This record gives sequence, structure tokens and C-alpha cells, in this order.
Amino acid sequence: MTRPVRLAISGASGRMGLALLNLVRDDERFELVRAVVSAQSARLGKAAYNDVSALRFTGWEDTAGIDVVIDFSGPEGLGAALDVCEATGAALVTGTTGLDAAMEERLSHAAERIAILRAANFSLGVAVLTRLLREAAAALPGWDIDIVEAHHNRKEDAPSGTALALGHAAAAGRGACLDDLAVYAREGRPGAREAGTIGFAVVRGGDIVGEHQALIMGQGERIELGHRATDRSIFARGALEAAAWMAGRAPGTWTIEDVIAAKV
Ligand SMILES: NC(=O)C1=CN([C@@H]2O[C@H](COP(=O)(O)OP(=O)(O)OC[C@H]3O[C@@H](n4cnc5c(N)ncnc54)[C@H](OP(=O)(O)O)[C@@H]3O)[C@@H](O)[C@H]2O)C=CC1
Ligand SMILES: O=C(O)C1=N[C@H](C(=O)O)C[C@H](O)C1
Repeated sequence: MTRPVRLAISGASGRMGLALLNLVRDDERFELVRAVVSAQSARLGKAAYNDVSALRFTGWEDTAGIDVVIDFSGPEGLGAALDVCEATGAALVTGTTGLDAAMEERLSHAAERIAILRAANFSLGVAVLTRLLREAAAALPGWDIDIVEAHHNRKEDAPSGTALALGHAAAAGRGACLDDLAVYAREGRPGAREAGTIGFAVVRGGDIVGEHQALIMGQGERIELGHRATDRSIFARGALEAAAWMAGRAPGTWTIEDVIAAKV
């Protein structure tokens, strides 16, 4: 694209939305045309920036001329963003996690007509961690795997989207499906661990940005593969890279690995 990508941000008043607003204003690849919030938002109609910029937080009243929507809102906001992308042909980049099966299916169908990129985690470090875990799970078939994640006390979904994606990668490394192996909770007397299962543990508290650890446990030894995010801007930067790459992209389901592969 020779002109700046015309970008809309869905969930613009949230933790991720504000991180994106902060980065995008100095990024010449983009023209930010909409900062979208919910109809109930305390920010609706207020200025998006504390300066001369005329941009305000709005709903989806005007959808003309948008090339890409970046969504970090929630299931409802994602649904509204998807409506707009389907109606206008804009590409969708979404990091929203905690989706139900109906939304998963809707996204798959929509990708037959528009370009959609979904990532449970837009950081480069987690992309590499995912690859390493897949490899470790394949190389150590008899070892036990648990995934531990920790996030801030406002997070609504559990386990995190990243923890689930790591679980899928570990299962794939063993030629299996996570749905057949996952153990999401242990309490009371669950009994001895069933071989081959992949367990999850969740911590919520304070202002933790996002931490993920995969424990690959053998007899007398274990491997710990982990990632600690200390600044949300890493996710925002990854989402902007994805949005620049997605502008004008053909319909389909695209991944953060596609973006990374295209850049190396
Ligand atoms: N993939 C990744 O790398 C990452 C993913 N995430 C995921 O992104 C999502 C958002 O996270 P986070 O920013 O922390 O959450 P926040 O709750 O801080 O932000 C979400 C914002 O969306 C807004 N919103 C709610 N409903 C709508 C709607 N219908 N239309 C438009 N906006 C809406 C809300 O603001 P208001 O009330 O003002 O409308 C809210 O502030 C979560 O699912 C999280 O798991 C988070 C970080 C990284
Ligand atoms: O809600 C968050 O904050 C985060 N959510 C994502 C997830 O569910 O994996 C990514 C990141 O860990 C931060």
C-alpha cells in the first residue's frame, strides 16, 4: 500500500487499546480513523488524545474507508468489529481471547470472505516459546507437561488464550489434540496423574502483565520454558506489525507466524 493504512481500533479505551493509541500516533504506516468503544463507555465522545488531535472515542456509526480493524475488546466488541469487516471488506486483526465455540465458528466462516488474523499473543518471545514447546513435547514423549500462567486481577478469561495456544502446541508436538489431553482443574482427590495429559494452573493478581511457564517433567529432571511480559507495548507493537502486513491481504485465516515468516 503506498498510502498509510486506514486503521480502526476496537476496544480503544482498554489497557491494550490505550497502548495501541500511544504507539500508532508516531507510526507513519497508519492513519488512525476510528477509536471505537462500547455504547456504554464512559469515554464515548471524549477526545482520544490530550492534545490538538480531533480524534474522539466513538461507536461504529461511520465505517467508510477503513482498511484494517485491530480488535482488543471482548467477545461482544469482537462481534461488532466482525460485522463491520464483513460489511466493508476491511481486514481484521484480533487479539481478543476467551471466545466461545459459536464465535470461533463465526470467525472461521467469515475468513472465507475477508482476511482475518488471530493471535492469542502478539509478542515475538511467545511465538518462539510456542515453537520450543512443540519441539520439546515431541522429543520427550513420556514426560508430563503442565502450563502455568499468571495475569493481572482484571483479566476475565482463564486459562489465558496464550496458555491454551501453548497447550495446543504441546499436544500437536505429540500428534494429538488438546481437547483429548487437557486437565483444567485439580482439587480434592483427583488421583495420580494420567499419562499424556496436559495440565493448566492459573494465577490472578495485581498488575501482572502476562507470564507463561511450561513445565516438562521427567524422572529426576525437568525443563522449564517460560516467558514474562513486563510491558503491554510488546503486544501492541506486534498487532501493528500484523495490521501493516494484513492491509489488502486476500481472504483467509492468517497467523502471527505468517507475519514473522514474511519479515525474516
Ligand atoms: N493477543 C494478545 O497479545 C493480547 C490479548 N489480550 C486480550 O485482549 C482483550 C482485551 O484486553 P484488555 O485491553 O486488557 O481489556 P480491557 O478490559 O482493558 O479493554 C477492553 C475494552 O473494550 C471495550 N469494549 C467493551 N465492549 C466493547 C464493544 N462492544 N465495542 C468496543 N469496545 C468495547 C471496553 O471499554 P469501554 O467500556 O470504554 O467500551 C474495555 O475497556 C482480552 O480478551 C485480552 O485477553 C490482551 C493483551 C494481549
Ligand atoms: O488479558 C491479558 O492481559 C492478556 N491476554 C492474552 C492471553 O489471554 O493470553 C495475552 C497476554 O498474556 C495478556
